[in-house]
Amino acid sequence: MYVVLSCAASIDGYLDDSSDTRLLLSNAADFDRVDEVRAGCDAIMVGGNTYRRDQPRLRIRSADRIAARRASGLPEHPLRVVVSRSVAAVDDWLAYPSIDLALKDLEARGVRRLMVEGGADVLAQFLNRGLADELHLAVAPRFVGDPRGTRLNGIAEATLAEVTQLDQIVVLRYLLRDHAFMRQAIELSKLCPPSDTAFAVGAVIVREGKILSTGYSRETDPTVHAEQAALNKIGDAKGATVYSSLEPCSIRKSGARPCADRLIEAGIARVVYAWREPPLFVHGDGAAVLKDVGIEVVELTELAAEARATNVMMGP
Ligand SMILES: NC(=O)C1=CN([C@@H]2O[C@H](COP(=O)(O)OP(=O)(O)OC[C@H]3O[C@@H](n4cnc5c(N)ncnc54)[C@H](OP(=O)(O)O)[C@@H]3O)[C@@H](O)[C@H]2O)C=CC1
Ligand SMILES: Nc1c(N[C@@H]2O[C@H](COP(=O)(O)O)[C@@H](O)[C@H]2O)[nH]c(=O)[nH]c1=O
Repeated sequence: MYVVLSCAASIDGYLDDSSDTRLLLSNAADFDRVDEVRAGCDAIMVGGNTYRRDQPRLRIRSADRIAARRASGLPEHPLRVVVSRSVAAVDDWLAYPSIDLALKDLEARGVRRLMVEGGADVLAQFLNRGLADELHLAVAPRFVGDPRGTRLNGIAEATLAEVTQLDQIVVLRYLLRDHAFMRQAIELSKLCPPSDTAFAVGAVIVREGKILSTGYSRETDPTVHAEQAALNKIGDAKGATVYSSLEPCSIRKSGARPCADRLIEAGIARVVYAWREPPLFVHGDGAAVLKDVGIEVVELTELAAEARATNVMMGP
């Protein structure tokens, strides 16, 4: 499930002040942007406090977006979800006593894209546990400065992917989960025994948010590739995602089995790489080979320079 976190904050990071009235930080254009994000999701989640304090509707406002959803066979609105140990949700709301139970049941209901609209407590848990793929943060041009207000917090590293200005609001789109694992793969690439004739690559294999295995080039013998080293350590990688700092190889000078073939054989569902293979040693086309058999392939071009930097033979 792809998870998008969304909120609006003041310059000093508040989502709300301590007054009884709901603080509207977004402007009309930003609320319309949020509406569009909602329309692209299967479910929207909030925490118990937001549910109680805001009594949110979480409905799509635009008639055109509702019509477009209907035309593509979707329900008019995404599912509405609250996580709470105490709330018994009414109407068509789904209530879950834990985030894990919510994610499990929503997955079973066919939810592919979940939007989490807050509040701070729930957002922090998604951030801290590495459960989110993106954060959309709208920054409003004001300070709140209320020590009893609600502040955005959490521990996570993010990569800035997009900046949009909507009049006085700046919308920052950050990428989270893929980037955290890719950074780990890049760190692993720094462990590779040096070579002038082969790339330094790191790989991490992940299933359901948990690391199954890791590897790096030349880890166990002078010819082993990172993905291969990681795959060799586990029996079952079916359905997993492989993060590789370099595009998996589709051809090897030595005649050894290319990593793309190994990934296909292992039943890998998704491959994320940062640096497209340059035509230095061979003319590889691993991404296309993987896509051809239906594997989802994601290229994180914004981390390519970091992945390349480990490879001194490429020059500055
Ligand atoms: N500016 C913005 O974009 C947004 C602002 N807000 C504001 O944020 C404030 C609310 O934020 P905050 O106080 O942090 O609270 P949350 O909305 O994050 O809700 C926290 C509550 O969610 C439930 N909960 C949290 N984690 C779990 C878990 N793991 N399992 C089960 N239940 C869980 C609990 O509910 P319970 O107590 O019922 O058990 C907990 O008290 C409001 O003032 C709201 O207006 C909210 C969303 C967006
Ligand atoms: N205040 C605030 C947001 N608040 C979020 O919007 C929810 C209300 O949705 P609805 O009832 O459908 O309008 C509310 O519960 C909270 O999750 N969102 C934003 O993008 N910007 C804002 O300034």
